[in-house]
Amino acid sequence: MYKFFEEYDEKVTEELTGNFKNIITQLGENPTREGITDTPERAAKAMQFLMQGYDCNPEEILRKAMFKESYSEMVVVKDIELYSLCEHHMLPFFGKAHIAYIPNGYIVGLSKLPRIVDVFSRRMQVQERLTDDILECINKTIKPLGVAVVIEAQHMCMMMRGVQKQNSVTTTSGFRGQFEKIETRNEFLKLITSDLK
Ligand SMILES: Nc1nc2c(ncn2[C@@H]2O[C@H](COP(=O)(O)OP(=O)(O)OP(=O)(O)O)[C@@H](O)[C@H]2O)c(=O)[nH]1
Ligand SMILES: [Zn+2]
Repeated sequence: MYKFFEEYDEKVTEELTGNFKNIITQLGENPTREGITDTPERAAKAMQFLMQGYDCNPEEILRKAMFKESYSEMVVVKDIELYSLCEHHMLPFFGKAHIAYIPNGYIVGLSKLPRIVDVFSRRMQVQERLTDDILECINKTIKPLGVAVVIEAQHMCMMMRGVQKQNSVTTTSGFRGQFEKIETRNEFLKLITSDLK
């Protein structure tokens, strides 16, 4: 599912390397300067890594690890770290995702939830769509009684440049099924804000 170092597409890497050489030159650096001669290729591979989410099928990831179970209480996986690229500036935004679902006959392998967070994060994104992508993927695939996703993130495009605000955190959320009821939603929000580690 994931690309590894040796699996980078040679042609894409070569073309991206050329593009990064041009970018470096246009920005006033000398791409042949000792110390950065390999940088265009490193950048080419880094960007392919950060954008590998287009080649993956997140629904398949969940489907492969669905297990029939009668457990029907809330399952919460919180503090899932994420790194994505904002589609406006291609600068990182990063933070945490919190996911909950209430099974409806099937549970899903726990690790698969962070895996789908990675798949959707490793694309050009806005935080709102990232939140919805994760929510809809879980809803469609395991058809739970309810699903909730909260993402808290900081955007480098608001920190390093532009408005230059270092401490603002953006929170987005989505709720389906039983999480549309205020008590269920509150139970989830209480669980993700608890200090239990
Ligand atoms: N809603 C939303 N906006 C985002 C996200 N990531 C970046 N942005 C915003 O996208 C907007 C793009 O606005 P523009 O005015 O076209 O771009 P800009 O001139 O670079 O804007 P500034 O960042 O304000 O300097 C900015 O307000 C960013 O803060 C995101 O995930 N969600
Ligand atoms: Zn941005």
